[in-house]
Amino acid sequence: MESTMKEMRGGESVLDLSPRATVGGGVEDVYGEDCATEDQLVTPWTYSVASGYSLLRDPHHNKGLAFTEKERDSHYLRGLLPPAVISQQLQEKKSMNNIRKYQVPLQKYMSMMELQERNERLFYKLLIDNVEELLPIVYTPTVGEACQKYGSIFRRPQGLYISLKEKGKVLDVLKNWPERSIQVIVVTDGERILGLGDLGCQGMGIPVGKLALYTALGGVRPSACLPVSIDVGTNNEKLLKDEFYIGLRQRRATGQEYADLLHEFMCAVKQNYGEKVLIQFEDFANHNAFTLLAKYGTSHLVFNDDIQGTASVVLAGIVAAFKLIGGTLADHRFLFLGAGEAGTGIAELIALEMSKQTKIPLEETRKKIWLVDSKGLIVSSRKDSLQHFKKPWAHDHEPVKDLLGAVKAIKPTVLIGSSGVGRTFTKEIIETVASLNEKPLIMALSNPTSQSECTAEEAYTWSQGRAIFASGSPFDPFEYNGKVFVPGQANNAYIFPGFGLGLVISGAIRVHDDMLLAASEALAKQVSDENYDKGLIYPPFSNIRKISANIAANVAAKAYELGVATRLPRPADLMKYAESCMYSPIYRSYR
Ligand SMILES: NC(=O)C1=CN([C@@H]2O[C@H](COP(=O)(O)OP(=O)(O)OC[C@H]3O[C@@H](n4cnc5c(N)ncnc54)[C@H](OP(=O)(O)O)[C@@H]3O)[C@@H](O)[C@H]2O)C=CC1
Ligand SMILES: CC(=O)C(=O)O
Ligand SMILES: [Mg+2]
Repeated sequence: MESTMKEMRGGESVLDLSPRATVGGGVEDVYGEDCATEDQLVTPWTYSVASGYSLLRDPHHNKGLAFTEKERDSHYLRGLLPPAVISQQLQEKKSMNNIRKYQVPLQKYMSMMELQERNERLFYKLLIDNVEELLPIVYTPTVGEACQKYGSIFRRPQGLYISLKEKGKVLDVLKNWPERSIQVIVVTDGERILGLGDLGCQGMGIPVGKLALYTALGGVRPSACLPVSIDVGTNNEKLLKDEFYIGLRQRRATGQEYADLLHEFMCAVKQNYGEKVLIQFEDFANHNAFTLLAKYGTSHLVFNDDIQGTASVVLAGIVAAFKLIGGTLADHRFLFLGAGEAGTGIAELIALEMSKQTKIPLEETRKKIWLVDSKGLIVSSRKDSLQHFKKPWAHDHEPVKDLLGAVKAIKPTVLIGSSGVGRTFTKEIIETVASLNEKPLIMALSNPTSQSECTAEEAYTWSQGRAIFASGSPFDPFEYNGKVFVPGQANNAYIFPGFGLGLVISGAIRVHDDMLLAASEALAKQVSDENYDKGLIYPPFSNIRKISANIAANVAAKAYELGVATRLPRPADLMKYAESCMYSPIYRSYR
C-alpha cells in the first residue's frame, strides 16, 4: 500500500506533502502500524482505566471530594481523600468563594486555569453557571494580560506548540496530543493578539480561552478541542529579551518558510483528523490572515474568527439596533476606524446582506460603507498603494486625513471602532456624530479594555445619553442623568461557539458566507424587548447556551441547504438536535 501518511526512513518520519497525498479521514492506517515492516518502528499505544492516585490527577475524570463512597472503594481511592463526601454544587460554591477573594484579575485567571487542569468538569460548571462573572477572566480583557505574562505564569502546556523546530514532523507532533478525535482546532501564530500586537508563542492563551468558550458557551466536548500555537518567532523585542519567554528566540520567519510550516500544519491536520475538523484561525496579522483564509477555504473547513466571526456578531448587533434607531441597512451610512481584518470583514458582510435585501449589486452597496486606516479615509486616489483587502473600499472622495475629518465629510449614522487603538473616539468625534444623529450607533470593538476606542461612560456622556453603545470588552452599566445604561458586548464570542457547533453537528465540510448570515440572523432574533429597554442590542451572556443552540441550528440548516453537510439524514428538529449534542459538565457516576 502506498502510504500517504509518512514514510519511515531510518526511524525518522517524513511527512509526505506531495500531490499524490490524499485525505486520511480516519479510515486509513493513520498510525502507520499495519504497513510497517519489522525494521520500521511503530508506537506501542496503551490504553488503561485511570484509578487511584492517577485518577485524582486526571483532570478529565477527577471529581475530588465528590467521589462517592462506592467509587472510592471501586477505584482504589480509599485513604487518598479525606472522609468528607461533598456535592458538585458545594464544590462550585467553594471554588467561586475562593476566586472571588482574589482582587487581581490575573490571580482569578490563574486560579481558573489551575481548576481546568485539576478538575475539568468543575471548571466548566463554574464557567457555565457564572458566565457573566467569569467571561472577563478566562476571556477578554484578562486573557490579554495573561498572554503578555504567559511565560511567567506558565505551569503546564494546555495545547500543542508547533514551532519551526518541528518542521517536517508536524504530523508526529499532532499524534503526541492525547486525544484522537478532534472536532475544533483554534490556531494562532501570535502576531496580532487582541489589540496588544505580537506576543509570539505566548498567544497560546487565546486558543485556550476561545476553546474554553467553545465548550462552555457552545457545548463542544473539551476532549474534541485542540488549542495550537504556531511559533515562527516574534518581532516583539521585549519578549525576545524576556528571560521567561517560552517561545523561539528569533525574529519572525516570513515568506516561503512561513508558508511551508503553515501548509505542513494544514495538511497534517486533515490527514490526522479528516476533513470535518474545523480549523479556526485566530489573531493572525492581517498580511497572513486573508491569504490563509483564501488559500485553505476551498480545501479545508476553515473559519477566521477575526474576519468572519466578528462580521457576523456586528451585523447582528446592527440589525438588532434598528429597533432602537430605525431604518434598514440601506438607510444607514457606516464609518469604520480601522480597515484590517475586523473592519473590512464586517464591512463586507454588511454590504453582502444589504445587497441581498435590496437586490442592489455588491459593488454598489459597498459604497454606503467607508473606512479610515492609519493614513486617513480610504479613497480611490490611494487605491494603488492599498493592501488588497482595502481596495473594494476605495470610493471616490477627496483625501481626508483623519477620523474627525471623515466623520464631518461622511456624516455616518453608525461609527465602528476596529483599530486596536484605545481612546481614538475622542470627545469631539463622539459629539460630532451625536450632533448628526438623534440616536447614533457607536461600537468600540477593540480589545482588551485598554484598546477600546472609547469607554461606555464616554460614549453615553459625550452623546448626552443618546448613543446606542456596544464594545468588544465588557463595560459596567453606567448611570447618566438618572438613567442606567447597559452597554452590550459586541464580541465574536456570541458567534463562534454556536457557529462551530452548527458545523460539527451537520458534519459540514466548508464554510460559506451564507452561514455567517444565518448565524447573525439567529443572534439578532434573541434580543428581547426587555433587553432593548436597557439599550442593549445583544442578549445577555447568561442565556448563551440557548443562543448558541439557535445559532448552531440555523448554521446547520444552511449547511444542509447548501449541500455541504455530510451528517445524514438531516435531523428533523435541528434546534433539539443541537441541544442534545451539547456537553454537560455534570459529574458522571463511575461503575
Ligand atoms: N470585538 C470583537 O469581537 C473583535 C475585536 N477585534 C479587535 O479589533 C482590533 C483590530 O483587529 P484587526 O482588524 O484584526 O487588526 P488589523 O491589524 O487587521 O487592523 C487594524 C486596522 O486599524 C488601523 N489603525 C491602527 N491604528 C490606527 C490609528 N491610530 N488610526 C486609524 N487607524 C488605525 C490599521 O491601519 P493600517 O492598515 O493603516 O495599518 C488597520 O487598518 C483589535 O483590537 C482586536 O482586538 C478583532 C476581532 C474581533
Ligand atoms: C475578540 C477577538 O477575537 C479579538 O479581539 O481578536
Ligand atoms: Mg481574535
